[in-house]
Amino acid sequence: MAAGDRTIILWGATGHARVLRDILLPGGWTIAAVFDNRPVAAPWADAPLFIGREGFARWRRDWQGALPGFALAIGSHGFAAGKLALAAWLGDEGLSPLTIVHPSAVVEPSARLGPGAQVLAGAVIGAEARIGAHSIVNTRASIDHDSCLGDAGHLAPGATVCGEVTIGHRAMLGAGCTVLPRLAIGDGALIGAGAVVVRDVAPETRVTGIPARPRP
Ligand SMILES: CC(=O)SCCNC(=O)CCNC(=O)[C@H](O)C(C)(C)COP(=O)(O)OP(=O)(O)OC[C@H]1O[C@@H](n2cnc3c(N)ncnc32)[C@H](O)[C@@H]1OP(=O)(O)O
Repeated sequence: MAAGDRTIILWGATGHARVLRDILLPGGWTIAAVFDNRPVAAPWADAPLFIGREGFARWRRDWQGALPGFALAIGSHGFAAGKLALAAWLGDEGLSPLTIVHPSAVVEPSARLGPGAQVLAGAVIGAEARIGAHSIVNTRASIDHDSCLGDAGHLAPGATVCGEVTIGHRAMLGAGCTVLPRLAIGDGALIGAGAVVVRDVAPETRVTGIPARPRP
């Protein structure tokens, strides 16, 4: 994890926030506040919840001291573009994204993680692989040598990406899917859970099944 004063805010206050919290607290991080775009319930007693950018403005007015880092606790494919806009805005507000790696994950030395990337429990990032900004490599997902995942991408739990695969920005690969070597998956594509991808996937296309085929 990045150096700093180990204080962070989370944007997103539901399931993925709980996952990140369980990585951050044992690493010595303090969650200063949690934000969500929707009026959800406060997840924890020790971190105040604020709603939307208006809530952020109120928190920012009252916050004293150095600005904390931020992590986006948002896994939804539908909000992938929104994540990038949110990250840019938080950057403009003076906050820096934290790159988070679970202690049980393997990130090979030659792999590169973009700002705000999150690598969760048991995930494996192979040699020379590239993980884009604000992407999630979820529980036990793997992405092998020389492959790349674009910004705000998401490899869901157990997804297997073979070597030399190129995955565009905002793509989501569903739980347990497999992508064969040297294929290209376009921006915004959605690969269904359990699919086996044997051909390139066009941008903004949804595929499912074995072999994976486009579906409405
Ligand atoms: C920690 C975490 O949990 S991270 C989150 C990980 N999430 C995922 O991996 C989810 C990935 N999403 C999927 O696989 C989804 O099922 C999608 C996107 C493929 C389809 O979602 P929806 O459009 O809502 O499909 P819906 O559930 O209505 O099903 C429509 C049809 O597709 C079938 N179907 C749904 N998903 C799949 C799939 N992965 N593979 C094959 N068929 C599927 C359904 O059985 C149904 O068939 P029917 O019309 O013959 O009854």
